[in-house]
Amino acid sequence: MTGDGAGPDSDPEPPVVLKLGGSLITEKDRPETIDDDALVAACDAVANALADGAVERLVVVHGGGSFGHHHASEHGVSTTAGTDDADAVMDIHGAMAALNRAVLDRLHERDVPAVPVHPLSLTARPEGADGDLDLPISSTATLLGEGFVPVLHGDGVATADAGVTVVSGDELVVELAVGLGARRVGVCSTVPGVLDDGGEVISSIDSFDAVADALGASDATDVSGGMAAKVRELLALEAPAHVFGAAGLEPFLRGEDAGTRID
Ligand SMILES: Nc1ncnc2c1ncn2[C@@H]1O[C@H](COP(=O)(O)OP(=O)(O)OP(=O)(O)O)[C@@H](O)[C@H]1O
Ligand SMILES: C=C(C)CCOP(=O)(O)O
Repeated sequence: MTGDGAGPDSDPEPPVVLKLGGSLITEKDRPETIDDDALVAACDAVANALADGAVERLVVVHGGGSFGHHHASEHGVSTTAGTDDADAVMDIHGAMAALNRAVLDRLHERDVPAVPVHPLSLTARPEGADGDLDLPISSTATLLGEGFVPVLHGDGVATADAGVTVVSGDELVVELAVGLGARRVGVCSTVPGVLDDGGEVISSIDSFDAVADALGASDATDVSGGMAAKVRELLALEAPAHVFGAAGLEPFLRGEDAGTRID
């Protein structure tokens, strides 16, 4: 494959990194249940944006929803608490791989050249659960250059002195955006944006403290921190990030503002 057609003298366009939230593509309160209507609509939007050239290079990350979070919670595993039980790791990773397969299938049905990148096989926290994530970028970058759409997902991650902990899709989004020099970052969830105390969408956020009181965890089973963790992660980025709901996906992919802008 020859990538997106960029010649040797022209730099390829920086990629867009898009997270499809687990609360969007699954029914988060029902273990291992996909919200197929929502997944299909999201995959349609992605396929259309690639087909009409609104986005040239795209990395997709999806969250855990009722797949990863359910199993992680049952085994007492989170982004900070690990396990040394291989069965627990397989439950969590196996559920995420199954959800990843479903996302890939839906993208393939729309002729999107999506391929999986499984973080458990790639990432580590070499300094322990409180340490930085090591995510080698070369596999994803090379797949992108060859014209694929890499699809990563929240997963287990090898963690020094803790066994395997959880790496959230939000954390992966940030690492990918930095490592790939992303143009824009989008996080599509069930909420239309980050909501203030009155339930209204906050149009833009540039400081955690200014919105901290409104930010909570997820309403559903969630081992990675919900909206508060999301905003904290995205504020660390140089690229503009947007948090939006299903209705914001198409506008975001067209390059428009959607939901809450975080920068
Ligand atoms: N101020 C807020 N604005 C919007 N959502 C909030 C806020 N505070 C808490 N939340 C919760 O955060 C949830 C979204 O975070 P969550 O991590 O569940 O989404 P996701 O990324 O789609 O899912 P996953 O983590 O499974 O990928 C919302 O459903 C809501 O319950
Ligand atoms: C719970 C697991 C394994 C993945 C968590 O990823 P997230 O839903 O993006 O926070």
